[in-house]
Amino acid sequence: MSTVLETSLLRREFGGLTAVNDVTMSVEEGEIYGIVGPNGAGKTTLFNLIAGTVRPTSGQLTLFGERADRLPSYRRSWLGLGRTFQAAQLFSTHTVAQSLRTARGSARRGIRGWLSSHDTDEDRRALDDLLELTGLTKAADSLPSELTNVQQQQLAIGMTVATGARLLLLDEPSGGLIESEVGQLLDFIRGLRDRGLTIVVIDHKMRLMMHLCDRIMVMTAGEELAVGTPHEIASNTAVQDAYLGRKAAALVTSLEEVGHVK
Ligand SMILES: Nc1ncnc2c1ncn2[C@@H]1O[C@H](COP(=O)(O)OP(=O)(O)OP(=O)(O)O)[C@@H](O)[C@H]1O
Repeated sequence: MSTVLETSLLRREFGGLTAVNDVTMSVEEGEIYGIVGPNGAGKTTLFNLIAGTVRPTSGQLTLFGERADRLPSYRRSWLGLGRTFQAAQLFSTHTVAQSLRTARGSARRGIRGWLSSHDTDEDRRALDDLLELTGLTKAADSLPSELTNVQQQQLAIGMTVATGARLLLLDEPSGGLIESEVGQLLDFIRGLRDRGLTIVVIDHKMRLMMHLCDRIMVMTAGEELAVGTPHEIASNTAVQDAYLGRKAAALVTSLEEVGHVK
């Protein structure tokens, strides 16, 4: 197993505010790594630093063993980094299959990618694989507007994988999902990991995070408060104090649930 993402003393200041304060973390291949913390903790800024949309004030970032903190976003994509957002970004006039084909084609061959008449057998096999990975084989001819919210997230993530991403940054994937869809999302993300993808996920739904992640980093005020397995996080008094101080009953409930489950 190799390390696919490493940060060392990664820091970002905005004026007098330190949004990310010397964060050192590492994510192993095939891991589901969660980042949680209260509003303003610096989670999104950390994602932006990893994705390259925000420049670090200081510190280092390594992606797939390559120094990446000075690389533009598109070069990080070439290395295998992909990102999705809470509001799934989809082509409204493309079916599921066309969207996946376009995403794959854009990374491989430019605009010609969407022309099915040019598809080789390998292209067709790759599309079938992507449809299967996305869990949308039966919805291949549906437009995004005909999909459920969780299916739209699956498609957005599938399109990122289609571009060649092997490390996925998922930003609040459960946003906008109804409760019954959250379990489907959990199974879907686990399925991606089972296919060898590495996932770093931010989400406010603590129950989901505690059941989904192999390790979780808790951030407060730009800093790492704790990192560990859900069990370790559940029993960490600094985490409990920080969250209790903020009356985040949802986390405490989730921690207790995980304690009961295992
Ligand atoms: N472009 C910016 N300019 C100035 N301040 C910023 C900028 N981006 C983020 N911040 C500040 O940095 C801090 C961390 O914000 P960030 O969005 O990273 O937190 P977060 O943990 O993702 O919060 P949330 O859960 O609400 O999304 C906040 O105080 C925020 O106001």
